[in-house]
Amino acid sequence: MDKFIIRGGNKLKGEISLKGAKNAVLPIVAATILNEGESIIHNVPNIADVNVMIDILRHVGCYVKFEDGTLTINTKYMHTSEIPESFVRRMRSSIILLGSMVARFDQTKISYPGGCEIGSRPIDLHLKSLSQMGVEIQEVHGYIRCKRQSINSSEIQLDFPSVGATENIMLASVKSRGITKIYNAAKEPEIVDLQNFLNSMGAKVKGAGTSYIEIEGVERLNNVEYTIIPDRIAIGTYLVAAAMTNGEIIINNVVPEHIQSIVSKLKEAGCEISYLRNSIKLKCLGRINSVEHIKTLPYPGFPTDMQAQITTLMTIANGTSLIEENIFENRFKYCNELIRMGANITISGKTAIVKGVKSLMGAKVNSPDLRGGAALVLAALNANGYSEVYGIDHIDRGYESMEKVLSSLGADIIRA
Ligand SMILES: CC(=O)N[C@H]1[C@@H](OP(=O)(O)OP(=O)(O)OC[C@H]2O[C@@H](n3ccc(=O)[nH]c3=O)[C@H](O)[C@@H]2O)O[C@H](CO)[C@@H](O)[C@@H]1O
Ligand SMILES: C=C(OP(=O)(O)O)C(=O)O
Repeated sequence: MDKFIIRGGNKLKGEISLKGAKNAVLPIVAATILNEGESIIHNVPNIADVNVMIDILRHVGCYVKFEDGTLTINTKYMHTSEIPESFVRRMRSSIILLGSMVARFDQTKISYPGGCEIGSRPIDLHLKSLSQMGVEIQEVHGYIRCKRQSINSSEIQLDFPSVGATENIMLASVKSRGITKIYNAAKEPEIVDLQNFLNSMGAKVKGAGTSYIEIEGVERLNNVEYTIIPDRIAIGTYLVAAAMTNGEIIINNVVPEHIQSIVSKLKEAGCEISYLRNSIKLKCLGRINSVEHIKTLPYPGFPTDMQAQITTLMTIANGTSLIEENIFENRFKYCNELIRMGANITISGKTAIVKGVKSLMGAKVNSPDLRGGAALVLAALNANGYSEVYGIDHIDRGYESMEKVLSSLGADIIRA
């Protein structure tokens, strides 16, 4: 297994451009199943999760080419709607195929995803919603079998604005006969991107970005060419990387609105931030200030996917910060590794109490999950001496060549 070897202390400096959002591209690739034709998708990151999605599509008979950030997919000759367990084990979010498989074949069989490193992650809201849309669901031997009995209008009230459930309902309903209404829908930018992609294919979806989404079914969808939105979490991660080293960086191609909650906390921490057209510049001189209280919430609140990175920044702040995780129950595992690097963190229920120290120390640490792993790399950039970050397959799920991006900014990091 690969690891990163990092010598901390270099100030990050320079300009980077990143690829599109993992959490936008995954449901959009699932949506390509719907048009029974060709989709060309630009700005796609070359990350492990995208490659699992490609393997799944090839397994079910699709043509897929992935070159220079562009995915070309033809789903005309798909021959099965079954997704074996091995794929779902490699990527939990393959559950996002449920909706589009049902829309295309009126049935599907997908392995039950189960929990993962960050929590139990049930899919009850996905299944309840599909069942309200006339899909009969059986859970047998670790698999979920779905069979659509009717494709008429339906109204769904989500008990929680689940991102994945909102996407699965949108995907399942674009070709229904009638109107599907989603109340208390997730409002994340990736939901808006899915709506825009579906509408570019000829679907009739409106309301994404608000808590009410309406989908009017259409009979046919057309070929499509589309560009994925920037990855607000990858952008936030590299902004924190610069802040960890008192650096100065510019990141191109950002949507300021999408990163508002992240930027506001970085400003509270004392970072100077400015925008020039669609680029963001962060400069961080002197010691970081602590931020009294950060709590993760559904969008537009502070994203859970940035919790580990901002907590890591707070480990070197002047003062004490409280970070409250409200979305996933097991997202502080990386804190034990940070403590090995000299951080002063106490976990109390769903809150991390972080007392800032002057600097961290290099150590051998293990990535417990995707963002926790990224956080350990951020810590190592600040730390005195060498760190070895293991388990970087987690990091590769969501960051394209993290070591190359950081090296281009002056970090001392190698993959070994
Ligand atoms: C591929 C992708 O887009 N992943 C993102 C997506 O995950 P995902 O779509 O899995 O996240 P959800 O919004 O569904 O989950 C939020 C909360 O709802 C709970 N829940 C969800 C569904 C359900 O049927 N029952 C239930 O109880 C979850 O356990 C969790 O506590 O949104 C999360 C929240 O912004 C992000 O952290 C993930 O990066
Ligand atoms: C939790 C995440 O992703 P996933 O839902 O794919 O596990 C993430 O991107 O931080």
